[in-house]
Amino acid sequence: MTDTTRPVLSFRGVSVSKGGRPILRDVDLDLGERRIGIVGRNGSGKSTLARLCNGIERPTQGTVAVDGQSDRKALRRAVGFVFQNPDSQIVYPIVSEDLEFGLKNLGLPKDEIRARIDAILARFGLEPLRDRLTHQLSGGEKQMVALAGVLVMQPRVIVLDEPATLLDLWNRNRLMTVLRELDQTVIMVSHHLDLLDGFDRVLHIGDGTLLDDGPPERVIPAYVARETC
Ligand SMILES: Nc1ncnc2c1ncn2[C@@H]1O[C@H](COP(=O)(O)OP(=O)(O)OP(=O)(O)O)[C@@H](O)[C@H]1O
Repeated sequence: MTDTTRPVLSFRGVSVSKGGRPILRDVDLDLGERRIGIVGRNGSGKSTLARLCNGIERPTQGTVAVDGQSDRKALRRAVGFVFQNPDSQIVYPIVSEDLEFGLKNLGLPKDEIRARIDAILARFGLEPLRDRLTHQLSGGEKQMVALAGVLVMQPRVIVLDEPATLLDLWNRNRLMTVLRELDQTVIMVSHHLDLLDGFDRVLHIGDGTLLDDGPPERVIPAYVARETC
């Protein structure tokens, strides 16, 4: 059920074409639940749908809006995006500098920046990485730092595109615990269906459209059955 205090991401008549090929066709959606998963085959358009949520990707036709605001700035402010590949996200050579970057852009006072970074590093057990060179981090460490870099901005919605691909079991469990505890709306693309346990809603994307949309208890078994030869 949609919570009226939650931001609602609305897609109206959204189509995306790439290289002359339709990727998404005339999608209408209202996303207002706390936990939303996106599943579908490779190349089905899941990342495209996810990227539309925060304006990294723009529709070829139609509009994407958060609480009625469709300008890119509003989308970027409200919706944080965690990339599948953390190298797409980590910009600065030192972990702490990377975490500071967006907060400085927001014009926050120094002590608040420090407090937010301390809190996020503690929450993930990432304090030992604070002064490390980002290019020397392991893939999983980078993935955790990239997620921390988004959470530290305290966006109202967090979109994650396959966030656990590089993580070991320990960090994967830690990621899931942190995500479970977040108050924010979480929208997650995942091929790992177990990560969607307890979600409120799952979208199955295929053939450029929504093939299914509903509670995971129904959508996931139907998806698995459909994809099993
Ligand atoms: N610039 C581009 N030009 C042409 N086609 C593109 C371009 N960018 C992406 N595509 C195609 O768009 C389709 C959808 O890509 P998208 O990354 O959204 O899929 P996905 O469902 O996230 O896939 P995966 O599960 O493999 O990550 C793919 O077939 C991809 O090859």
